[in-house]
Amino acid sequence: MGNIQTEVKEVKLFIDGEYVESSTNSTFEVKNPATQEVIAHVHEATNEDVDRACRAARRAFEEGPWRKMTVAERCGKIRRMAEIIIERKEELARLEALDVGKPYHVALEREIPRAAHNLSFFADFMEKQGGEVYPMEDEYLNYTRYEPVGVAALITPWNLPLMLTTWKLGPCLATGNTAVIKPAEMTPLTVSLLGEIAKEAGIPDGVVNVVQGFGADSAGEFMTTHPDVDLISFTGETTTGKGIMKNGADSLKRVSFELGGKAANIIFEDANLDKAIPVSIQAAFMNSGQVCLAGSRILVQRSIMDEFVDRFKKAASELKVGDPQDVSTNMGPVVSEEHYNKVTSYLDIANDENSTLVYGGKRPDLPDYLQDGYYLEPTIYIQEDPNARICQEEIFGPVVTLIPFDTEEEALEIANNTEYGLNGVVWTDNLQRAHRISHNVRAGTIWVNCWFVRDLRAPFGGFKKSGIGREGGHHSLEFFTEAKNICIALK
Ligand SMILES: NC(=O)C1=CN([C@@H]2O[C@H](COP(=O)(O)OP(=O)(O)OC[C@H]3O[C@@H](n4cnc5c(N)ncnc54)[C@H](O)[C@@H]3O)[C@@H](O)[C@H]2O)C=CC1
Ligand SMILES: O=C(O)/C=C/C=C(\O)C(=O)O
Repeated sequence: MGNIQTEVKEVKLFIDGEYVESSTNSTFEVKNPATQEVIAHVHEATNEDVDRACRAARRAFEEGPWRKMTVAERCGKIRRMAEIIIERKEELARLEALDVGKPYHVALEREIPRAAHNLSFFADFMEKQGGEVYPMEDEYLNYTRYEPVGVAALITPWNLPLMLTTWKLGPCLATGNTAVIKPAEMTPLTVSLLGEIAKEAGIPDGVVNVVQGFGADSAGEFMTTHPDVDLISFTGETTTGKGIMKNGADSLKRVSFELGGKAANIIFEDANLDKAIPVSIQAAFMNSGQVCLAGSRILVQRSIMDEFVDRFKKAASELKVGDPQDVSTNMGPVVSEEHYNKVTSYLDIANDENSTLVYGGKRPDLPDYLQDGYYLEPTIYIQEDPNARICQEEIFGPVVTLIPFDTEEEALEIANNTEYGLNGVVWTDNLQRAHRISHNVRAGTIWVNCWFVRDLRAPFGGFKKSGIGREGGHHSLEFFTEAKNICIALK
């Protein structure tokens, strides 16, 4: 049975500083995607539980010390949360690998440190904020305060559970709001621990609450319709975002959405392929392709297509697919049976659309104990028609499509031929072209000769159906605050 952890956990709700059972004691199962073994029984929050969590968060906001304490004191506690995450990084990485199926070493080296950094970054950033002053000659003086909004619903997906939750929690807390968090139902383990981490860091009860459950007619929907929730920060599918917006509309909740993507990764003939190929492999297959920023459409200039295909295929064949807990594994399974069925349905679609299979397309050979896991080989197609479904729809799995192009204009047209606009990538040694492409691809982030390099001060979010609003740096602070202007007569 390999080295996969098999202890079954009981995951409770964290409400008002305590771990509690669901009011009906009903639970749902979470499975290890590498083996299908049950790894957790999770308490599903009822409407009553969500109500308790939201009311606790409201009380902590209105009556508790959190928003009134000095910024230095508040941010000190948030930094302490970050330290605890680092102190517990092996445990958290192991749980993330168990829950999501991602390689342990990727969680350990990349995602858990980033989860901690999300908190410490916003604590530091908040402490450095100055104010705004608008003098009106000697007669009046305006100054502007940024005050917390209230109770935030933070709803996150399963692909990067702790990392994407702290990306919201950091600015939410630093600005003095309180939070009700709901991780994805498939991956509750690490986010559940944020309750005890917050408590140990000295965050007052009620400031951080974690409820568990599903979306529609479950915890997610109960949160987004709850009268005590003032704002919703959501990362997930575009269709879910639409539903949440409708549900939040009656009580005019403020929303920030990070939604799906279908990024173009454009490889020009003057690109340095020694760099472009390994990074494009990462962009296609990191986290089994379950990354909203994935470079899932690789646009390759026709003059270098043959060379690119040969080298890209060879690099994909060298990825070790296997046990997420094994340090030599590059790629694990996809997250669930339902998702596996969705991802593999695109193999038939690709076939029906006359795509050329270059590599993969089947289950890899694996040891017996992984036979039930939701594994798919890294899969590469060539498709000439940019309107084909595999070029248009977010597969969110280890399936990448190579699309040839001849000219820069054509590359741009294909890159923008999508309803999404989260990010784009361009590989070229021509500086002018790099700028031209960057200016003309309609997406929130463009990486030139690199991918997924993040500076948390920079705006992050999507054009078109990839989102609403921006997070990162002052963009996050603005989302989580109300600006108040105070005008004082000086005479
Ligand atoms: N733009 C970005 O930054 C990111 C986007 N994503 C997108 O997320 C998707 C994969 O994540 P999933 O977990 O499948 O997304 P999802 O939209 O199904 O679920 C995300 C979260 O929303 C909750 N939810 C679902 N229905 C809800 C409802 N009606 N009301 C309130 N909450 C609800 C889920 O329980 C989960 O916690 C992909 O499409 C991916 O592109 C994922 C990560 C980052
Ligand atoms: O770096 C960030 O802040 C967010 C990254 C998000 C993804 O990669 C994702 O959700 O897939």
